Amino acid sequence: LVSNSRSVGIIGAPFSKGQSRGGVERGPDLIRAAGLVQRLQEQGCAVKDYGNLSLEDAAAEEPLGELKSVRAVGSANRRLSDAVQAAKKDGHTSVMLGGDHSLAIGSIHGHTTAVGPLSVVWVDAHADINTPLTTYTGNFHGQPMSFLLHELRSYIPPLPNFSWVKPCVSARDLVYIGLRDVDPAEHHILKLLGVKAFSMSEVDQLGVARVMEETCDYLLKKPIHLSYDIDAIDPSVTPATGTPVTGGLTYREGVYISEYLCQTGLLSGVDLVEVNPLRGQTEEAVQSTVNTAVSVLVSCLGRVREGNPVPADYRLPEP
Ligand SMILES: N[C@@H](CSCCS(N)(=O)=O)C(=O)O
Ligand SMILES: [Mn+2]
Ligand SMILES: [Mn+2]
Ligand SMILES: [Mn+2]
Repeated sequence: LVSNSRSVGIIGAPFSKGQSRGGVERGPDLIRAAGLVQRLQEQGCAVKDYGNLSLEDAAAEEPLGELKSVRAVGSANRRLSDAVQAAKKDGHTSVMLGGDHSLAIGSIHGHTTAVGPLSVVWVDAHADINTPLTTYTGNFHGQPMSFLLHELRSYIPPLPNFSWVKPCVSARDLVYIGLRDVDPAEHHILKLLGVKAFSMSEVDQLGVARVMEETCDYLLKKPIHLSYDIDAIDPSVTPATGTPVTGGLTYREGVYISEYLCQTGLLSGVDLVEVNPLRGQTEEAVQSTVNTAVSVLVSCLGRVREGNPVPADYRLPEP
């Protein structure tokens, strides 16, 4: 009987100051309450839940120019980086539950510190690659990738509580899937750096299976960090999120991406971010969003839709 040998470390990151809508800090506990740990254990994973980090104890702070909550974002991500590093050194596939997408700074930084250079697959309606000088909102959830890329190092000004951040991803090792709301400055950066991106046009043109084949043919054989923004999936399925954009991935496409990356055997860390219950109009809308987040995650860790073997002996007892 095949058993799932995956060991999973869950890190709750209840943090919302990378953007301006309260509620996204409730994501970790909502995803747990929907049964993530139990589902992973049922499919044979060994699960260590590290609990929720304490990330929002800082006092309110004045914007730094346009930039909002700079010190809070820097401090939260430093703690997250340490936590992800520890979970990886414990031998787990890290699963970071957000919280907003600014948390990818700490998650990817800590993952890289623990295991070395990574491939990054960024599933999102947005590129999240504004720099502190190109952002028009001042929200750090639209900027994380700019702090992580070696090639953008000279575009990032020194910021309070950010001196610990060392760029750790090469543009060549990054692939986007699901883009459909990219700012002009972000588009310029993607072209300048030659970043591989499958927008929703390519998903429509090629189909998700071909997108995943081309993604994995393109990526070199490094451990993969999957940073999954729930807003990549269509708002008809996952409306409870801060920046919904019509024309997203179907539920099936969203799950297929996880299944495909899981079967590469290279998936080493996952972020699931931007679930915000206060953005759902109804309880059903919130539950649809949260349940989809759970489905995406369990598919990253071995669940397949054809059915999963459970180590058990169904033979009749000896007469
Ligand atoms: N590009 C916009 C929106 S970014 C949306 C962030 S997320 N993490 O994808 O929801 C900005 O920079 O604020
Ligand atoms: Mn452990
Ligand atoms: Mn997004
Ligand atoms: Mn995002």
